[in-house]
Amino acid sequence: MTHDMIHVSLKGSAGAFVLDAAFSVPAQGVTAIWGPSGSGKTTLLRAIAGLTRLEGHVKIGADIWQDGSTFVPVHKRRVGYVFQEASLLTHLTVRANLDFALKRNGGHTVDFAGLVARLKLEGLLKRSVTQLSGGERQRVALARTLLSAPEILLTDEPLSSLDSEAKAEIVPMIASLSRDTGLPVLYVSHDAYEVERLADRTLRMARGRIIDAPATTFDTSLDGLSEAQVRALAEAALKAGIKV
Ligand SMILES: Nc1ncnc2c1ncn2[C@@H]1O[C@H](COP(=O)(O)OP(=O)(O)OP(=O)(O)O)[C@@H](O)[C@H]1O
Repeated sequence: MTHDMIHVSLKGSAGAFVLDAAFSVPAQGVTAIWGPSGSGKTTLLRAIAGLTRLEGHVKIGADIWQDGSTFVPVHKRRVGYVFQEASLLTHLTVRANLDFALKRNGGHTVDFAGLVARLKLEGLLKRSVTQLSGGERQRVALARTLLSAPEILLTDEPLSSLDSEAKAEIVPMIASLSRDTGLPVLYVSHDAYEVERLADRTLRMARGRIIDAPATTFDTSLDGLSEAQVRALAEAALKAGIKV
């Protein structure tokens, strides 16, 4: 399975914004998608999940989610999605939130106890989700998503509303989760701290494009930017490094 790849090439517009993003990365480890506000990170992630329909292709290992003739609807993609704010079922306990996800995972076998231990949720199972801190809520959201047995985890700034203590606790959990279980993670962030600690490789986005994917040339990906902007981006990309 180590040769499996994620191939994405998506094009389209949302209002005046044009996304034209292509990349290929190994279907393992954490791939950070890093770029300034408004560069199109959320638009790209939503299109990969099938929440938004753009032209192009999305292949996750052997599975084709989208190509010229296929568009697998979002509910049929085995995708886990974690947003900035966890949308938990607030009238239920942590345990009930997790059970809810487990019962609807299509019969896939998942290690419930292992996941609860990994995300340090043992002491929280009986709590109402209204009594959780922001960090605890995100840990429950991660567990709930993982109980759906996804093939890939997409996270959109999942830690951005948390304080540095909560971040420092969750970052290693996500890194080890991906490493130990083989689950590939696409991790959208604009936070250098998180990207540096988490990412096995980094894709930088600017103006709707991936600017340092291995197969992308600077000539075609940076039109519309000034020379100074191109230089600044190239320098930042070098500093970010690609630890494949
Ligand atoms: N449905 C839409 N209609 C019009 N414009 C949109 C729509 N969705 C997104 N945009 C615009 O597309 C651009 C990219 O937005 P997107 O949320 O993908 O960026 P981002 O990199 O995730 O930013 P942030 O880090 O601030 O979340 C923005 O300029 C946004 O205003």
